Amino acid sequence: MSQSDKIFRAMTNNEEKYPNPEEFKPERFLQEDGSLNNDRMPLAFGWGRRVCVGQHVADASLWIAMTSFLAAFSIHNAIDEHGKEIPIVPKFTTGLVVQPEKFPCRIVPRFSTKMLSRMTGLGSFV
Ligand code: HEM
Repeated sequence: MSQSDKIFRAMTNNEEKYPNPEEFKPERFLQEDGSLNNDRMPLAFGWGRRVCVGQHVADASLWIAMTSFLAAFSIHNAIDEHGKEIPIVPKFTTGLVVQPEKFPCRIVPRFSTKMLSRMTGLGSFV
């Protein structure tokens, strides 16, 4: 493990700040009323003199992309050939940036095709 890996690991696994740090708990970053707390976990963008100058563009773009996607579509378990839901077994990659491994799922539009076209400005959804 490199020195920077060790530093990141120590910062993101601080038991006092993040109890059970290995557990996937996005609600760590929420207040009781459901709004975001002030912990922005800005590690991904570096810090100090060389901090990422695009962090606000990146942050806002991801927020817009994710919230727009969730407003227009819902995500469900995939269905097998017998019509039964395929359970999701959460698996994650290892390394400095941990991410979920690919899993089958079903993405369902929340609105009619016509409405989605109007909402997104895109021509047609097949
Ligand atoms: C999720 C997306 C992004 C991540 C995770 C990210 C992360 C980083 C990191 C870790 C650094 C290095 C900080 C250091 O050396 O200590 C960096 C530098 C930089 N980033 Fe980003 N970045 C992202 C998006 C962007 C975008 C969208 C732009 C431009 C619009 C951008 C422009 C830059 C520039 C110009 C630097 C060099 C800053 C300097 O050395 O003075 N980044 N970024």
